[in-house]
Amino acid sequence: MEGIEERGVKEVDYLAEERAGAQFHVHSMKIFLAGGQHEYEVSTRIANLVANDPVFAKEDRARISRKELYKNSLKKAGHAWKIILEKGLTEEESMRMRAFIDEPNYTDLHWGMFITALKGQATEEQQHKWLRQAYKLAIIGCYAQTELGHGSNVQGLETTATFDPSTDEFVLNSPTLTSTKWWPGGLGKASTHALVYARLITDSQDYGVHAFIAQIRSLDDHIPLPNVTVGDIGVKFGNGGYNSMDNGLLRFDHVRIPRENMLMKLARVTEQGKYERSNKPRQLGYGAMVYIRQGIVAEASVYLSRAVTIAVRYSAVRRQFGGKDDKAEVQVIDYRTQQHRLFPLLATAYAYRIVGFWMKWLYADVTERLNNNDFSNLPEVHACTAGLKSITTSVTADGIEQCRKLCGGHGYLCASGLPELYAAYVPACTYEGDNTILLLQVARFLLKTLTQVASGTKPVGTAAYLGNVQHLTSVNCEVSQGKDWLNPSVLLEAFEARSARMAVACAMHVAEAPDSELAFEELSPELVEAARAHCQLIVVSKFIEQAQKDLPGEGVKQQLEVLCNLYALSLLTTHSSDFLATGYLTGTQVSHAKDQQKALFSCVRPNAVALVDAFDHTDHYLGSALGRYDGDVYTHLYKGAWKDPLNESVVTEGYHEYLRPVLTQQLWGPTSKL
Ligand SMILES: CCCCCCCCCC/C=C\CCCCC/C=C/C(=O)SCCNC(=O)CCNC(=O)[C@H](O)C(C)(C)COP(=O)(O)OP(=O)(O)OC[C@H]1O[C@@H](n2cnc3c(N)ncnc32)[C@H](O)[C@@H]1OP(=O)(O)O
Ligand SMILES: Cc1cc2nc3c(=O)[nH]c(=O)nc-3n(C[C@H](O)[C@H](O)[C@H](O)COP(=O)(O)OP(=O)(O)OC[C@H]3O[C@@H](n4cnc5c(N)ncnc54)[C@H](O)[C@@H]3O)c2cc1C
Repeated sequence: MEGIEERGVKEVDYLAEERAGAQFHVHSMKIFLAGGQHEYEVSTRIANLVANDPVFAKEDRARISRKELYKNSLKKAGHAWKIILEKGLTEEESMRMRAFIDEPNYTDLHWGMFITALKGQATEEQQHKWLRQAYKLAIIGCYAQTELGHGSNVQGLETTATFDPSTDEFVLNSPTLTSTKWWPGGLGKASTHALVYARLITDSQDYGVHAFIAQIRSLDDHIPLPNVTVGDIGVKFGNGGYNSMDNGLLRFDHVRIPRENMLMKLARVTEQGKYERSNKPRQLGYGAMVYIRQGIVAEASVYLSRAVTIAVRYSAVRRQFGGKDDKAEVQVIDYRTQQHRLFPLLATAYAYRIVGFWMKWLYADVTERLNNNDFSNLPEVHACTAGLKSITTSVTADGIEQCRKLCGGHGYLCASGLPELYAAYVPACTYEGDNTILLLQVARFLLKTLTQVASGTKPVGTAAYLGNVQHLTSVNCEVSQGKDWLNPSVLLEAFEARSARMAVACAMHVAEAPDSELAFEELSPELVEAARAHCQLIVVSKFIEQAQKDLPGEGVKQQLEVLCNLYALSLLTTHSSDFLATGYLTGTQVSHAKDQQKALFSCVRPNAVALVDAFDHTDHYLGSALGRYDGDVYTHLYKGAWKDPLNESVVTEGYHEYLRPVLTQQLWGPTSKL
């Protein structure tokens, strides 16, 4: 329904036939996926701005050295800041620009965590002092929490901040090798300041981990301050990827900072060294992590949809087998196995877009509540952000790798864009909380909620279904044919029943054990699965909610319904053992789900290319010869190969030293260099 001319490309469109077959209004879907007309316009404008600026080119990223990559990332960050100031970009526009530049750098941590933590944990006076500087980038901050010895166990951190009343200062110290700060992004080379999480000691008493601001580099010449040891931790996984970030190490040797550098909104130390807590929950000290986790959830769909766009377009262009009697060979997208691996990921990218919108709403809602001193839904928000961060990043990382395999051999080339995408994305399964640790947090929340339900408290929000636990643990599924699975309330009840039953089984086990902590540990694999089931239910329920709403644009609602059903049924068939083991479904009902899932593949097939077009990724952003909008894959793979530095000379460097002696059988002769 949409002409390629709109993209300014007239010469060739190998995917034109695919696009012509779409059964919905692609432009309306684009607006829906962008989050609205305004968001769509901002995204389009900023995507083009980035794509047309040579400083933001990214073709060579997988080929250049780490040093060059890092220096380039500094150049890009500086250039982006210049544009933000010169054009007076809004926060929304700046965030879009960050996304389209598509290269992690120190500003992510500065804006995402340093400033967020200051806003959440600094007093007004402290905010006045530090935020003014930080907003101008007159200081660059990082978030220095993780240490060489501890990351997940935040309460186990070893760096100390000991108060000295004689000088009204804290003394920051790294007492052991394992207390070395290790991993903070932006710390290695860029930051001038660090938000340091350290054990607060005053009057010989340890009050646990608190946040302190420490200047680590000179504002004149960027040289580390005395008694501060700081540097980069080294090359990370993959070419390009997260290597544009200077994840750093940091040690303090009795470094003194003013008492006022402790962030004092949640707790303070007086001049006399007295420790005083505010009446706010100490967990607010974890607020920056909650903020980034929700941001990561909102971003998951972007990454997954990029991989899926590449794999769908390429699968429509690529042909293998068949082709007898003058017929073209079969497009690989028409193979059922390809559809079975690819279309659920397409549906997942849509599901995560919808849950990402909801997550933003949830975060805005909790922020407003916290501002009004209402802390009641903090545990639920923590469980949602932690759990959804965990499942969306794991599925997205695995999904990118699956898309690479779906592109066969060419997917393994950096020219496909997929290896780099995977390398850049996969640390999301670890940073901001290891995904298993985060699911265990959700499991604790579920057990607590069930205990509260047993004592008559009504659960709210995403846990509300647990208030219906008696029904959900006794009801039988009524599906008797494939089509029954298309009923949203049937799907919803299946996911609620599965999640409630898994949580209840764990809760009973733990409650009956003499030592509940030991039982929790023994049962942790099952608890992780129960938590996953709960999080999948959240996504399914948000997708169903959205698919039931009326939306502008011919066929848009119908496509969302198809994708919603496909998403839910793909989860159900993949995790059928849960549904069967909890006794909610029979084997026959699972078979019906599989049949229905297959029927849905046929509904997706004619729309697949248009459904990925609707994500509206520019060719610059995709950075993929396989995922190009025009489908001109082979020309660009071929041209790209000739740009490789190895092809700069016809006869390779090293020929005379190392190849010729082999070929001329002179390996052991007097002139051999080997
Ligand atoms: C040009 C413009 C640019 C603009 C840029 C903007 C960028 C924005 C978007 C950026 C997006 C992506 C960028 C990604 C960058 C990522 C960089 C990575 C950073 C990091 O990794 S920072 C370090 C993260 N570390 C962790 O996540 C550690 C994980 N561990 C923990 O969170 C905890 O310690 C724990 C959850 C494992 C808890 O362990 P425990 O020992 O039990 O802890 P306690 O402290 O005792 O707490 C227990 C009770 O507290 C509750 N709890 C725990 N966490 C939270 C929370 N976050 N919120 C609320 N409540 C919480 C827990 O439930 C317990 O409650 P209970 O006592 O049971 O009631
Ligand atoms: C690219 C990247 C960027 C980062 N940026 C920052 C940053 O800016 N600032 C910062 O402070 N940190 C940062 N980090 C650190 C990150 O937050 C931690 O690595 C993360 O929280 C995981 O902690 P860990 O490394 O201690 O893992 P560990 O906890 O040591 O995990 C190792 C394994 O043990 C398992 N495990 C651990 N405890 C338990 C348990 N109780 N029960 C069951 N299994 C368990 C985990 O599941 C995992 O499989 C970054 C990390 C990466 C990779």
